[in-house]
Amino acid sequence: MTSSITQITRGELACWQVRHRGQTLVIAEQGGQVLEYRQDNEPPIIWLSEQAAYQKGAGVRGGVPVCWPWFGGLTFNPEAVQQQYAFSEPPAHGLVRTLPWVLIEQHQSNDRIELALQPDPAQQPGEFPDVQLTLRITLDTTLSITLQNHNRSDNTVVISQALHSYFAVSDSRHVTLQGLDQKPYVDAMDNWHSHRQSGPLTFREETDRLYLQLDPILHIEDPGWQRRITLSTSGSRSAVVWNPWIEKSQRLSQFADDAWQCMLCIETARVLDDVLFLPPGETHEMSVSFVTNPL
Ligand SMILES: O=P(O)(O)OC[C@H]1O[C@@H](O)[C@H](O)[C@@H](O)[C@@H]1O
Repeated sequence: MTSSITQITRGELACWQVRHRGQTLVIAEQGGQVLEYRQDNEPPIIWLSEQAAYQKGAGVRGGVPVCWPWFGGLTFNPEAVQQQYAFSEPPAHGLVRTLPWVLIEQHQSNDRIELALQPDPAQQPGEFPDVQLTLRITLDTTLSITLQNHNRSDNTVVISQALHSYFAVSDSRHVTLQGLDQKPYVDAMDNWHSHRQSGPLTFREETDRLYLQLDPILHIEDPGWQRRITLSTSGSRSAVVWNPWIEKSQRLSQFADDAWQCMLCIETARVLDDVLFLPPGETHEMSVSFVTNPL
């Protein structure tokens, strides 16, 4: 049997563990959060904190949290996103990462495993937009994740979102991120000022940037592990790139002081002027897949 889907628990969290053709994927019911993704005989592709806490009601540090219907702090979003909500203290990264999600579809064949999950309709808070959100996860020769929005309301809904992917790297000080050259970005570390990237991105300090006008392909080149991870996206022209570096690491929950060396986030997104304006009745899909090759 090359494929299996089993139910496991991590701490307080129910999860699905999927095995398929030498790949292992773990998805938590909470948040529909991919926690782990690895291919046999390779270092993990997705990073999961060694201090991860698997608690109901708290996000897990690592994996691929789903940020929706807004990314980051609500007040840093375009006015069109903000004005839809009346929270006094809106949660960071939206409303779904600590909700229970339910499995609505499951297909298994020799070639692939496909799962589809939705936030449990019985648990959605009052401020939840009238949008059907579906996370589609496909494991064939690699992992693809699709976030699908279907607007069931009579109004255009404006959404910012991200598949907040934490990648495992040998050493963040030595990896380069290719595909950003000449792309504009907004730098959260520089008071949200706009800049333009020159050449590949290397990590030398705390990095928290929102890149815009992106092409569909980005590469993480990792000389320590002699590995290139290629991210192929569709339905997104923006990405958030984040590494907390030394000081912020000490303040982060579920994060070892030196964990900034082993990870970086590249978050396939719809942020800033790339936010999604979804008219009534329409459906939109944002996807990312991860392929590794030797360097
Ligand atoms: O600690 P959280 O809420 O999971 O957020 C982690 C990080 O998520 C990133 O997407 C943001 O750009 C960072 O500013 C933030 O610190």
